[in-house]
Amino acid sequence: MVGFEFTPDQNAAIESKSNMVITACPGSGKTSVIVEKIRREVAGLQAYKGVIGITFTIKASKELKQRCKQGGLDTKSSFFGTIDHFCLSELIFPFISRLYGKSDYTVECKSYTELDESLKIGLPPLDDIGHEFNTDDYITYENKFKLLHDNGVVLLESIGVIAVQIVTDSLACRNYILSKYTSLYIDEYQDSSQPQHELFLSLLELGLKAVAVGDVKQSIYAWRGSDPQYIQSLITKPEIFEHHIVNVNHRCHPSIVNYANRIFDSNCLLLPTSDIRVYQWVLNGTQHDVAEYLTESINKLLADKIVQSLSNIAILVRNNNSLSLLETKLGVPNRIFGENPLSQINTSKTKLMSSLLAYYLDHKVLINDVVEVAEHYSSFSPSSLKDLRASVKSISDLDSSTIKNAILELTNKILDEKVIEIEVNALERVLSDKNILKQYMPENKNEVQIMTLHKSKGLEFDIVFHLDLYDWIMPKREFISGCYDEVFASWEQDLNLHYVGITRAKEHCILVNSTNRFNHEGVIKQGKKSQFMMLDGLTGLYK
Ligand SMILES: Nc1ncnc2c1ncn2[C@@H]1O[C@H](COP(=O)(O)OP(=O)(O)OP(=O)(O)O)[C@@H](O)[C@H]1O
Repeated sequence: MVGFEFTPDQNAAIESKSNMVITACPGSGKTSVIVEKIRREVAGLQAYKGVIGITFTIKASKELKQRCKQGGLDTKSSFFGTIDHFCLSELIFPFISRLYGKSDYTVECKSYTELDESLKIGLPPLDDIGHEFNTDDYITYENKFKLLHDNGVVLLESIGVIAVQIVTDSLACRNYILSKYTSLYIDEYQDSSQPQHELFLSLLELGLKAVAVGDVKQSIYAWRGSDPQYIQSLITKPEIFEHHIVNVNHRCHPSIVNYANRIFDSNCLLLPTSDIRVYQWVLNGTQHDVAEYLTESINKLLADKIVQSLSNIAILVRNNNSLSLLETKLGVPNRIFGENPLSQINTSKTKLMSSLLAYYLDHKVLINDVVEVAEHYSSFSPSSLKDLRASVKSISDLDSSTIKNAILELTNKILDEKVIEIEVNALERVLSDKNILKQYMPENKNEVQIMTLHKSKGLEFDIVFHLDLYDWIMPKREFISGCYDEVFASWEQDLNLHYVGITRAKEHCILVNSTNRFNHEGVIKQGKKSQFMMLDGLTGLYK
């Protein structure tokens, strides 16, 4: 079925029926392993049973679901989705009333930024980084969560802690989960937050088989409450979790694997290869000159047939500022996956608007994808679901001049709440910017893909240009007045991000620095080489 032979390590992880933690390097086929495990498991289940498959993004969950269903396999009552989606649709919406009683309103999920100011009173400033809830906070905020529920709101930032509480307190919930699911699979466990980790342990205690998959070296979201210590803590409990290591990288050329491994360990063993496909470029000039140089190089790569299409090339950058520097000077067709005004506002309404727009512009996006987003924020009866599908379908043939109003009306109707001015403005800005609109359209083979390193996680390209390898930028350095020592803000997380970037490349990886750089205020500074380009153990591993 898979078209290749599983390695002995992969087979061991697939065949064992124990609880386990699988640590897997990039491109090691961890998705293939999870898929095979799930397929074998669901084949033996009755129709009303299934497994829980949790992924980090909606895109990853679609891929997991599709791969599990390949060849017409019935995945029965399995759930595939993000952790928030699981908590809301399987735990919170059905069982929150067991904790807080019935609400007079239809309960919806809203982020802190969406709350009326009066409802924010008594909550920490959750829009600031560093104020994530953990399960110990539940007691302190229980009355507040109940008050919000009385007003028809489940706070997005509290989903994890409330979900854990529901599993602890509600026998009905526990019975439901046990009767429906046999196992829990969580991918990208290194990016788990504390409540997600606690939920994993609670469901294990309840009697589900638990499988966690991740890679400590790909932990890149510590700044928003994720922590690799949780996957580490599973590894240190061999009596509960078998530890399987899947570490053959099937994606990257051996010279790329060697370079990537050496950034963490200057003495690690190298794969045999004399063909070096990692390059360190120090170019003259600023990021604008880099963009012009890349234009020439990319045209040459195409002309020399080193790459078949532009979409197999990625340019990865550290931050959004670099995206705009490239945008002005890059002379090849491209698609920039930058911030977009709708995701910046990040409310239930803007998320629904985004998914409606994606449905309108990309024929691969299904009505069900929009419905899944709507179900994140509201629960629907079977008859209202039918209406919802029909309403979504109705926008597919609309003329572009009427799409804005159609999306606004539909969003109001589905979430039963008026779209406010900043949300309307965000939609208008997206619709009027052809570069942002491209983010919603199907892949175009004739466009180089440009994105931040964070957004590249889980993707792969034949050729990767990894930019922004400057001192001060990557790794980020703290400016401390009067101090001349190098003080790094988050060396480990930045190194992990560098690793994620390098390991996106299948064939060639080009690491780029330039002699000057614009800083965030547009002032030209000297562009010293990143400390990451000068790590011990790299000599001879790049050209
Ligand atoms: N044993 C194997 N032999 C050859 N190719 C394999 C093997 N296992 C997986 N692959 C291939 O390696 C590639 C990566 O597999 P997969 O997408 O499952 O990896 P992953 O570990 O989930 O990647 P990521 O780095 O995105 O997390 C796929 O093209 C897959 O077909």
